[in-house]
Amino acid sequence: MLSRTMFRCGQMYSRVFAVEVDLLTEPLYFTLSAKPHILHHDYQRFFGEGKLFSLYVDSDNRIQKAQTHAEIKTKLSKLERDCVVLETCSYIPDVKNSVVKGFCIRDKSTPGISEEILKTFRQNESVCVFSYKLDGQYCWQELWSHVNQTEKAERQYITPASTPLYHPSTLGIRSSDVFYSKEEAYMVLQECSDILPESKAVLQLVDEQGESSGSDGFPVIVIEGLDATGKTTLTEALRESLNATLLKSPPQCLAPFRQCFDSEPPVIRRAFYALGNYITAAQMGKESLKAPVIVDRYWHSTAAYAIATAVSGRVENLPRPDSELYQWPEDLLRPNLVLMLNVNPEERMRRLKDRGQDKTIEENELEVNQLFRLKVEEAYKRIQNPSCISVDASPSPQEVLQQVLRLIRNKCQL
Ligand SMILES: Nc1ncnc2c1ncn2[C@@H]1O[C@H](COP(=O)(O)OP(=O)(O)OP(=O)(O)O)[C@@H](O)[C@H]1O
Ligand SMILES: Nc1ccn([C@@H]2O[C@H](COP(=O)(O)O)[C@@H](O)[C@H]2O)c(=O)n1
Repeated sequence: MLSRTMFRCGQMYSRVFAVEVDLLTEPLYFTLSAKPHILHHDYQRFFGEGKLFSLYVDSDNRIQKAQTHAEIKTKLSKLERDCVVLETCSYIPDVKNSVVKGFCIRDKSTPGISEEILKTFRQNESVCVFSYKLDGQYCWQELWSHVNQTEKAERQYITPASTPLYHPSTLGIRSSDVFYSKEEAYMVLQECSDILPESKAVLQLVDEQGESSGSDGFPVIVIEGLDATGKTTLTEALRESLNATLLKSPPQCLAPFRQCFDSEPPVIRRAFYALGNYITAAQMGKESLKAPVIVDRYWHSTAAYAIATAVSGRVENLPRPDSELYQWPEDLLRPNLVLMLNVNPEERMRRLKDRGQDKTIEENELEVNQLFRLKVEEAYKRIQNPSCISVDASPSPQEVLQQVLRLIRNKCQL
């Protein structure tokens, strides 16, 4: 978890390393020092079990870094038999965007099966692999990749660090998982246009839509909620009842590219959805001059899913409710009303089963991972300006529609 870049910058001793040992507990935090440090029992146990390696990608090119990280993740997911792969990160306390994500592998197999995979990363200069040795009460880390016979790996001693005020995964969200301006998201797709030709086509569609004009016309109402909470059913009914225009984010013109971007690493995937909101915003501006506009998903979906995925572990690890990360982007058209449909998990599962369509990886996550669902729901509630109003979507479609029509008439004078 320590790179040549970090060596050059003299940053290695100011970094804190966090290993997500178990999703329900605090990560294990440590720093590195030149001098040996006596470790207490928890740390000795962690570093002493089986062979331990850590690795991460060291590159100034964020696209290459994200793609290599994703490739490593895929390869490591194939490790079975006596191998455990844990998520790690390192960061400089209180320094935003200092987070570097990586992995830690504990291998109890003989002969060590993980080493075969780790050796394949040796060809890639940007992948740094470290190994750990426990000697009595001391433990040190040394570079494992790119060390030849004559070179002697330098040791850095493991030194416990205290728990930070904010969970480290919250430090790297801005401009990597959530984009707070069109320009930030646009730049990501520009940076990957050589390796991902679909980016050029998406950018062209963004350019063609132009800027969204502020809407002084009819109200714009966004319907949000997890999958299968009834958004499609309700938005179509609202279109009929209010004689409204129905829009979606991502917009229809991005549908041919969605599958491609869904299989890209988070930074690229999130930039795609962020740009989708700007295209929809431009359509909202135009359409709201003619009729009320109903929108199926918008910024709340983009930010809530992204934050919940980026933050590991428990709901308590989410950015605090007053965090700037929940603020609406200044340059994105604000709707007049955002309603969030809520149904209990059992009813949602029943609706999902009845529908039986293909699901995205994230939708599958929602089903299997209760922690993830709780984080998405909580992040939705924390987003500000505008925040969303919760609607109980468990009654019949007709009752939900009537409830929502009352709310719209109340709040938007329609
Ligand atoms: N109020 C309701 N009561 C019972 N079933 C409902 C209700 N609303 C929708 N459904 C059913 O639940 C399933 C999911 O509904 P729908 O497709 O509208 O959800 P969605 O939120 O748009 O999902 P997604 O985001 O995954 O597209 C459908 O089979 C639909 O007929
Ligand atoms: N404005 C949006 C809309 C969607 N997403 C992402 O898509 C997934 C859910 O969309 P469905 O159309 O399949 O319901 C979800 O994983 C979101 O991450 C988004 O980011 N922004």
